[in-house]
Amino acid sequence: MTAVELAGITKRFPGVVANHDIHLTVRKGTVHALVGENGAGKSTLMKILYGMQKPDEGTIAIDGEQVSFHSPADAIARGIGMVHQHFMLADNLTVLENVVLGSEKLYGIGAKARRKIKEISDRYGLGVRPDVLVEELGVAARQRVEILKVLYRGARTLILDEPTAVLVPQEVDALFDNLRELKSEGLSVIFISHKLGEVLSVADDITVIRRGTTVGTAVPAETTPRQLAEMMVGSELPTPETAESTVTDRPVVAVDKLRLAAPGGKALLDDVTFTIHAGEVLGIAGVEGNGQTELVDALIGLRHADSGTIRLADEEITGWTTRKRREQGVGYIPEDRHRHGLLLEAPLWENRILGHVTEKPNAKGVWLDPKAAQEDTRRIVETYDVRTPGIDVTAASLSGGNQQKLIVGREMSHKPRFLIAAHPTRGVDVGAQAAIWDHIREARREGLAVLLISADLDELIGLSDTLRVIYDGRLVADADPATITPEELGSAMTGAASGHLEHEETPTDGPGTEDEAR
Ligand SMILES: Nc1ncnc2c1ncn2[C@@H]1O[C@H](COP(=O)(O)OP(=O)(O)OP(=O)(O)O)[C@@H](O)[C@H]1O
Repeated sequence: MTAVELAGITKRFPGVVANHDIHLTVRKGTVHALVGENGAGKSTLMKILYGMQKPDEGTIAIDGEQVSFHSPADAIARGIGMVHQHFMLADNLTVLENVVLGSEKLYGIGAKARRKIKEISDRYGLGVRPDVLVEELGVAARQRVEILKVLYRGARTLILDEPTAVLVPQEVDALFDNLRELKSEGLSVIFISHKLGEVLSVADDITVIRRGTTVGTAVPAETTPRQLAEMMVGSELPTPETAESTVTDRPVVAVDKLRLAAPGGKALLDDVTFTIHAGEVLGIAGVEGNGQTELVDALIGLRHADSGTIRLADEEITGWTTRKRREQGVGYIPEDRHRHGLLLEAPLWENRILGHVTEKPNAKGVWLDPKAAQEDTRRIVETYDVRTPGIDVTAASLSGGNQQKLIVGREMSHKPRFLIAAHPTRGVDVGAQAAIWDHIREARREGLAVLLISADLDELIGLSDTLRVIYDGRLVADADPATITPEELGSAMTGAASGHLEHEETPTDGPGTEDEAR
């Protein structure tokens, strides 16, 4: 019983063959994982299946019947649903309003719709409450609303694009339980992920795409993450080096009693105090929405603190502009690469200048130096393995992971003293992730101080020298990256939310007073 069959799919863009003769068969009642390096062609294939793009060649069959989609509406009508990586819910509306929006014709907007939502929620164990405001929901609950929204529209095959990137381990387990419910009702799920351990645990079938074409399938029970990664890249992977500590006693960043309040007066950051030394990575763990965004904004100068101070080496920078901070050696990998990291419609080399207009090699004296910027963009593309036909294509035409590599390359190129890294490897494949970690570790050896925020707990634990937990705008607990497991850290993060800390409270005078070199 085949739910979806893609055969001989080819899609070309200027200078790139994004999909070349792809074959994919999704059985009914299964989770089918799609894996491959950044730029391999996964999103393009899914956009074709969802009617957002037209293939140049090849056929799509749903339930054995050949179809031709001209828009997502066509795909939805045939039971294809897509849950995007960036959630698309309106914060200030209720769950019910969000679900019915655009589909009022199905079950109206009142009692019938509410009943339907309840029915779907119960059937698949989604725990969705129709009348709460979306803004009150955490990330995992929003995701369940998104899933419900596509089921409400009659989806029988759901496409999930990196659904676990924003979840803590316990939430991942809950999502996988939901997927099992969907399967047991005969629905199918196409699951795109770079987390190969998860892929092996949840998928019934796996299709590997390399450089635009399907290179094989893997049987989850008989495959290791490493073997899967090797199929993706087509060669053996290097073994990661074990990293020794490089923490010094030289403070690079010292934040003291930082406070930032919302317009209504509610504290978004309160009494935040920490020191990061040269050669140290300070990891901040927390469920999304607990002050991480505000902390990053305050450090890079996008928002100014109401009280408290920020020092960079021996200068106080609390009142400095973003530009001055960057010029003085603060690097910034933003959380939302589309909003803060890139000009999507501008060519790669202009994106290389973004945020560093006055700095070398982009500027010579007071003038821009496009030649040098272009030259350096080529170097970044090479060094960071950004897969692109050239530096004149727009940032929008890069795959998500390759956009991320470009940003990381740009920021590291300015040799920052202090790097603010929010989810530095989000959407990046395992090989490129290891490469980015190596770049950060190498800079750390040379004295870089890093503030790391990441939803990837393996990354947080693996890269950090020191770990703190943030909850409701405060740093509430310490964790030792040498001994803590992702599950324990996940509990500490969510435990903080329920008021039960598994880890000791930190002394109120902060960690800056002691030498944390290990
Ligand atoms: N609109 C577009 N215009 C030009 N090139 C594009 C466009 N969309 C995708 N591409 C190119 O097609 C190729 C496949 O990209 P795609 O986004 O499908 O990769 P992916 O496997 O989803 O990668 P990632 O894991 O990084 O998300 C890439 O080389 C990309 O640059």
